[in-house]
Amino acid sequence: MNSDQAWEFVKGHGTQNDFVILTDPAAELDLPTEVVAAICDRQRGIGADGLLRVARAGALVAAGTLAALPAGVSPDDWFMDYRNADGSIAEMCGNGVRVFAHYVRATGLAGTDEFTVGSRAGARPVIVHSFDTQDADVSVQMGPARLGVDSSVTIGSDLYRGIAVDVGNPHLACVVPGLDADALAAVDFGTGVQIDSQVFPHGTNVELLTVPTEADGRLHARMRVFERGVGETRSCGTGLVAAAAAGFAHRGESTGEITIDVPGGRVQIQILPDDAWLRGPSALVADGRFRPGWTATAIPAPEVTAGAVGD
Ligand SMILES: N[C@@H](CCC[C@H](N)C(=O)O)C(=O)O
Repeated sequence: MNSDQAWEFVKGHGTQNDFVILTDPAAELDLPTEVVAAICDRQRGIGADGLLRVARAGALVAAGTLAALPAGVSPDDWFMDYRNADGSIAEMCGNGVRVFAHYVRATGLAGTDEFTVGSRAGARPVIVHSFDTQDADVSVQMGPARLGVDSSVTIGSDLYRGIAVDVGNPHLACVVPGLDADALAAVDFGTGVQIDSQVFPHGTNVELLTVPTEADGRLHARMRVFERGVGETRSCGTGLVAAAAAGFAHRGESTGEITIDVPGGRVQIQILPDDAWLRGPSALVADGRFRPGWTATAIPAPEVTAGAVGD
């Protein structure tokens, strides 16, 4: 498919982590970094935290997008070719898989409620508990959340201590004693996050989690996240799994179930000895079509120069 054709898209979100979805079974779309960034730009494009290309895994290998099929992924599996809002590639996106599974099930591309979604981090089995053309409830088998070394992040003038967690993609999950809902809401991500590049040579996503507490016989916590390649988002599925694993470690536990509230909603996480599950809602909100040729002209954002008036 070339840039003269009108690409169709669907917009969706999982707990307000939002995505532009492009259906491209044979992996024919040309998606250079700057086009993805323009699509995801909230002023120049549609606006999204990320882009989900829906392609057959085998077609992505044939097109050279993937060097080989990731572990457990079959050529006929639907593959979530995920890109961050800045156009960069990430290994995995937990909320993206929930929305992706909803989309392929609701459109009939998947004919059953249980199937495998391919990702660069490997196969991610899903269960679509319920769905219609607009809403769904989806569980994703996320694989293990591997705890790594202790590290820290500076946000504004505050230092937060946390632990590296690998959920297929990198995370620094910080469980913050004394942080209540109001203090968490007041954290200012405006100047970004300063991480330790020795620990995270490829960057990382950063989560701040309140200490899990028991309510109605269930563990509960609140979280905010600053995503690599995006900025602050209202939810992050891999980040929720990473934070849950760190939350249990903070309690001296390695498994359990927890409900976590993020600015975009509520999800359930189950941490198992060598696996994890993420369950939550998905919403498909709009269908659209890019103007023919737009992707060819959508390149780069104009630079804003200070002091240009009267020059
Ligand atoms: N929002 C996603 C994570 C997307 C990838 C992340 N920004 C990265 O670069 O690793 C999720 O729901 O997991």
